[in-house]
Amino acid sequence: MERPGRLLLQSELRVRNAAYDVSLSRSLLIWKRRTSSPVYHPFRPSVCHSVPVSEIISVREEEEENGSRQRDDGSWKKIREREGKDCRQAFTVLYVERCRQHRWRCAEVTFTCSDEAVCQHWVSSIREQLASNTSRPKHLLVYINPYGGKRQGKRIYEQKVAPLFTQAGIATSVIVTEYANHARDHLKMEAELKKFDGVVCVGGDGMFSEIIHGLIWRTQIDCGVDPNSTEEALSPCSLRIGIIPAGSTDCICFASVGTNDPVTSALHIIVGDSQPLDVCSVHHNNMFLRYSVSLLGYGFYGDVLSDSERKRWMGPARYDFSGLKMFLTHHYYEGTVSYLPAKGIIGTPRDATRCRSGCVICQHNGQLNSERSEKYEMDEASDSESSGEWRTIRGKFLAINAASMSCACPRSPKGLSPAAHLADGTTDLILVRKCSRFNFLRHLLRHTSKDDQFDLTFIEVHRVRRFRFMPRHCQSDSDLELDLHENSKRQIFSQICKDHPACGCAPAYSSWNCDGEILTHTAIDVRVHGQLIKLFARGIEELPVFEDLSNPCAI
Ligand SMILES: CCCCCCCCCCCCC/C=C/[C@@H](O)[C@H](COP(=O)(O)O)NC(=O)CCCCC
Ligand SMILES: Nc1ncnc2c1ncn2[C@@H]1O[C@H](COP(=O)(O)OP(=O)(O)O)[C@@H](O)[C@H]1O
Ligand SMILES: [Ca+2]
Repeated sequence: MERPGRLLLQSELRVRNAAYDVSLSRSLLIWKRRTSSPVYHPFRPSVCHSVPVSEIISVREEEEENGSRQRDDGSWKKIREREGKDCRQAFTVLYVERCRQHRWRCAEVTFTCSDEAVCQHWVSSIREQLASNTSRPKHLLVYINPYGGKRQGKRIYEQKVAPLFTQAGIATSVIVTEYANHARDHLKMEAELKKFDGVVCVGGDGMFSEIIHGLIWRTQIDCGVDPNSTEEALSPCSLRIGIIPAGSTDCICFASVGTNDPVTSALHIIVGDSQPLDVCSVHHNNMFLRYSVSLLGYGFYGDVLSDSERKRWMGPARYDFSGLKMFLTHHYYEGTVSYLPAKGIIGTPRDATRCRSGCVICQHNGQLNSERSEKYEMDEASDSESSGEWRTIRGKFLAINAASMSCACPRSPKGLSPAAHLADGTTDLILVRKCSRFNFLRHLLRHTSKDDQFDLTFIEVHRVRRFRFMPRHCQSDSDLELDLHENSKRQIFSQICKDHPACGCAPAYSSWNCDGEILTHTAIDVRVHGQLIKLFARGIEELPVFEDLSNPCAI
């Protein structure tokens, strides 16, 4: 909690017929009940409230007309009778209130006073403070996917989000998409981005993916960077992106805010939060395929996605159905994974610490990465195989997952890689080697419990800056010869594989699940671009444990 700082305004005002000392500084609005007895009363409601000015949504004058007061939004409210006959002027402050499980709500408090000039002074002072905050957006470009999740995107935006934007004085230009990639192409080619302070998408991870593809591409073109290059450093996007969750998994929203609640996301946009985010570029044979910010998954998650796309009519439940089906199918895939470990950074995928609001690991590693990328531009060979830092793993895998953030979502509140960071310039490469169904189930179930999903012999996890995957059937002849030699050795000593008999029914390839979109190529080269984009979010807030002494109400 912040200290109040120099006071801008202090008055005695009334809240629901009780007298309060109200003060405003640049950082805090505080209202403290005047009490005749200094004796502590355990059953009396809280007597001191404080709200950071940065979390005030707006201030509204209540105008008097025929004994009642009319709000400046046109709705009527009887204040005079309720608040005492001598109180004639009133204003209402709307502010962020924290609820359970990282949810935010819009709360309000109405102050009344007998002097009109005092009331006016309060309203204009609060408005001045809000206007001086340059991080708040004034004009937003909004894309709604009416087709994602339970097809509620339009209703969610109109009923829950638009009224809050109006209250906060944010102007919007709204586009309801008419086809897949409508938002991406509009951002790439048409949108007048200079007019806006941010872009908002209403939908799931697929819709967010459309937005970043449009925005990153447009930024590179504007900055003269080749967006298809595997080696060039990409230019960061200046416009922030807001996510109003209305999809099936909503992992990107959940992992960066702590909940998938549209009102909470709208409030983070209004207060002008900013959270940098890593982005992976995915290439095949030097050809750009896609960007990814959450999960790049081959094997299990690729198969779940391919199977579920044919069952869109089921809505979000399609993932549960296909998840169960693919678990029972139990396919494994052969191939080679090579990766460049993230060196010199703080943190490992097995840490107990979590990426939270104001994360110091993201700050430290982000700084390190930007120094490195400057050096990299001077010495282009530093990331290359010739540096000898690459490591290679060949094998049979049930899943190969790269989690650039925790990938927490309502199905798995701690996520695929609980210690992954939003903005540390790395991705956690999780290799699930071929194992029994029972063991794979143990691993999956640990995504939903407190147990460590990596503490199993068939799992490896590495924090990396870059990785490549080559399915076995694309490998060179010399690699295949090596495999054949290894296989013949193994068959002598190991039991015959019961999962996939020699009939050849097992597929040789899976596909990649790239933030919920299917990739058409299996051999890929992935590179992390640290903090390439920014969200209207602040990372998951640490839950308060106890009131500390810096609480201004305790002073
Ligand atoms: C037997 C108990 C099994 C429990 C396993 C739970 C593990 C769930 C981890 C989910 C990670 C999700 C990572 C996010 C992926 C999304 O980007 C993607 C698309 O989202 P959207 O556009 O909103 O539809 N969602 C998926 O790929 C769904 C994976 C579900 C797997 C069961
Ligand atoms: N108007 C539209 N009609 C059909 N598909 C769309 C439309 N707008 C966006 N899409 C596509 O819908 C897909 C799913 O969107 P998303 O919002 O992620 O929902 P979900 O979470 O249910 O998958 C994305 O691939 C996106 O490109
Ligand atoms: Ca990361």
